[in-house]
Amino acid sequence: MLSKKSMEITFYKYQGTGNDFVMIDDRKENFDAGDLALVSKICDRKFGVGADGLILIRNHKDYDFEMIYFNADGSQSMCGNGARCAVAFSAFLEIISDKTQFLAIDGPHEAIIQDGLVQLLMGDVEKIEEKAEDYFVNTGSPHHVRMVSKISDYPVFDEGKSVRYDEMYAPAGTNVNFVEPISKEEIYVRTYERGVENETLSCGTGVTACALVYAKDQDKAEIKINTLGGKLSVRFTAGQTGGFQDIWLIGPAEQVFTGKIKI
Ligand SMILES: N[C@H](CCC[C@H](N)C(=O)O)C(=O)O
Repeated sequence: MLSKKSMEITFYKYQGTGNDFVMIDDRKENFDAGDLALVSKICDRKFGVGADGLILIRNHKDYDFEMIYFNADGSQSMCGNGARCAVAFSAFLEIISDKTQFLAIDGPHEAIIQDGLVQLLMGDVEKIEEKAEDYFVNTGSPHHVRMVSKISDYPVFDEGKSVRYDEMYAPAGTNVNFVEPISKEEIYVRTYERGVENETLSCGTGVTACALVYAKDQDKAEIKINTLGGKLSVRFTAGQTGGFQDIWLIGPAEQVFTGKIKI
């Protein structure tokens, strides 16, 4: 990493069903991954580029690449939509073609680019916990899941923030998802995202959690998910001991624009 003198670097803006990210090819490791104030400034929608998160792509000796994800507030977690965008960005950079094994904060992932969509293999899920009338499941990031009706009128920000800061999740907190069934194999999901501290247009690890909760009693399932930002699907196989494997998060990832930032 160069000394702390300011330099200009190129960034690429990607969105995956409206969850948006500043992507940086940081294989030369010029970006100070410890400078969380810089991450927050870049993600600020008034004083920076504006994004739900920032992703560094770096080399890794054992994988095609490593993705380092930051929420807009500089905190780190696994990001499903961000990972799908990282795969599309790595193909754009010609690091990969249409298949990859890469490393994220929650471990290795496989991904495939097919028919214009990115299919991301998520980590196995051990269990779904019941939380009073709701559920909790970790899909690489923590997710509280609540079934609701009339989701379009639901107070997602207020209810989401209240659960996100509830003492039962202190100190790390959780993401909070609200689900309305559309049919046996389709749901509508809205999400309050930890680290963005607002509703986002979609959340990949969140819709994965919601799909597992919604279809947990089926052996195999493919659940279609509508979000404010677009359509995703999740395929999975239920294990023998209440867990889930072969969990695939499938959806689009689009490069929106490119620019330069001073770091
Ligand atoms: N805000 C999440 C990480 C990003 C999740 C979301 N953007 C996704 O697509 O999975 C958290 O702090 O756990």
